Amino acid sequence: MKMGLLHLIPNELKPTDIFVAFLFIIFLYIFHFYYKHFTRINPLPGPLPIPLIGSFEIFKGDIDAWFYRLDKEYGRNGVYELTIAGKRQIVITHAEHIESILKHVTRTANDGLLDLFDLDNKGLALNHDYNRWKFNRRIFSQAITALTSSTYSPKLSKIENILFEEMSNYWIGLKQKDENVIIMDMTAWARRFICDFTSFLTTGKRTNTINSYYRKLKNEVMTKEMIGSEEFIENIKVFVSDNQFTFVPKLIKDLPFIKNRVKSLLDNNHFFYKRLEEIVRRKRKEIEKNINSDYDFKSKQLDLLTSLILTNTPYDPQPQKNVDPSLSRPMTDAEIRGVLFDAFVIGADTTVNTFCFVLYYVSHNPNVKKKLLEEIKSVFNDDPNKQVTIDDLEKLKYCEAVIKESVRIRPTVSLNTRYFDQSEEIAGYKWPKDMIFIMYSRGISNNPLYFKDPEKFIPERHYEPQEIEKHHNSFLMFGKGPRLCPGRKLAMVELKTLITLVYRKFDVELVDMQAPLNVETSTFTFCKELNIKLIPRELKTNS
Ligand code: HEM
Repeated sequence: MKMGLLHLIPNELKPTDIFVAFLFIIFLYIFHFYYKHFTRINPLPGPLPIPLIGSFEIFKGDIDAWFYRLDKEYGRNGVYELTIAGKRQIVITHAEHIESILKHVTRTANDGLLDLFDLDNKGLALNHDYNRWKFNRRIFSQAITALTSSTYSPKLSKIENILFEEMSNYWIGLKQKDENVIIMDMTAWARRFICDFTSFLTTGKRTNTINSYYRKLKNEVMTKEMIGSEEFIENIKVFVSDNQFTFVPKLIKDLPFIKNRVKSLLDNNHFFYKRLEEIVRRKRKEIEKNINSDYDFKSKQLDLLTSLILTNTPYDPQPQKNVDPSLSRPMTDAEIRGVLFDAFVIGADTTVNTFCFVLYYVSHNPNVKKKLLEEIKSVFNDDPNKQVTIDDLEKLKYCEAVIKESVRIRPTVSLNTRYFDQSEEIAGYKWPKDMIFIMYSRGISNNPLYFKDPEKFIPERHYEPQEIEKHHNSFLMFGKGPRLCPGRKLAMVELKTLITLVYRKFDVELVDMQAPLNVETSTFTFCKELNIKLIPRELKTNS
């Protein structure tokens, strides 16, 4: 049969003929692509797409800067369109259109490389498999809620106090003898602090990354374990900055300028997964030992990982009644690794970046700084060494408003997506199924339609619900609907504690007041560097 077909190919076929045929196929493809584009359903304004790729901007540094430009150019009517990684996506820039989008459960289309990265059915944030997401979500939410419960949270704030004490001593150790000021990149320190803290919360053990970083800066000898801690931080950083490559269409993943980036991200993730799996295995062994020694799990305050491992086992400290049988089995190691990945990558990095944005905006707004310091002074009776407790945090209303205002101006999650597996009417158009909607949070929360003088940093506006409620979806710091951030309460505890501890002990100034925020967005926005001057308060009052 094959021979039968081969005789159809002319014998004297020349390389130029093959080249012409190749060009013809490309021409047909481009013609078909643009024919489909110009005859598409509900055409909206937006940049003209490039076949296969959509737009090169997605592979460049700061995707959010591009969205911000597009918002001004095309977003005036609340909706425009884009082609990203070969797929048409509808961008929503007005709060009025997002209520019915947020109720959808699926976040991505899963036609990129999520399966190659083993993220399509693991964890929560990128999990495309509804049943597996639901299973993980229930167990993760239950475990994380226990951490912020009234019984566990005192332990949580105690740990943050201890870690901060250690970190601030390292900072003092970096101070030159005859100087009052410590100059440092706060992003690097905050990333390690939150990583150590997250590690303690999740595993009961620290990663010792703040200690390793101090030694690195001091050029001291580093043990194998310390080098490992630094690699752990690097793994998180690489995924945060390059994760847009998980959405590249399979068809173009081997193109020269994409192949290497995909490969290095894959290597990075596989290395990181192995480390997380090792953490799970070690914890299982520890638990098995405790089971054999009749340890009473029910009476103990458990770390997140122990809760995840014990859920739906005979040792489950909070057994749930009447649970759908498909949700009542224990988690496998690979599933636990998936949610740990979310805690370390999504949870930790959003918190770090929000913290850095707070320092930046507070430094640029002296009146805000004054009010924040007054609140901290009054809650802690001017005692810089008093332990920060959960009760204290409840009283820090202005601090909470400062955090919210920083996120309003600079959301860490500025692009929030939903994939529709059924047809729906959005923004006045009837859409077929299999569409992706991107809610551009930064555009919405910086739009004068919803916030008076949106470019101004005014924490007080979060005291006045009518300001926010010009539209109730104009500021969604933690999202909304079934995919709402499960770590929101924990994030607020972490942030308020860290802000208080830093400002109580140090005056914070930016090294360069003229420099803009040094950020980049992959699918969420991260601070690349924040150079600050720390002046120990005791030295300030003595001088
Ligand atoms: C200031 C810090 C944080 C911000 C601004 C933030 C914001 C968000 C936002 C906007 C979403 C998307 C919600 C939606 O689609 O409706 C999200 C999802 C998520 N967040 Fe957070 N988050 C923060 C901290 C945390 C922490 C501390 C954790 C856990 C340790 C966490 C874990 C997650 C997870 C697992 C998801 C995915 C949920 C799902 O898809 O079901 N986040 N976060």
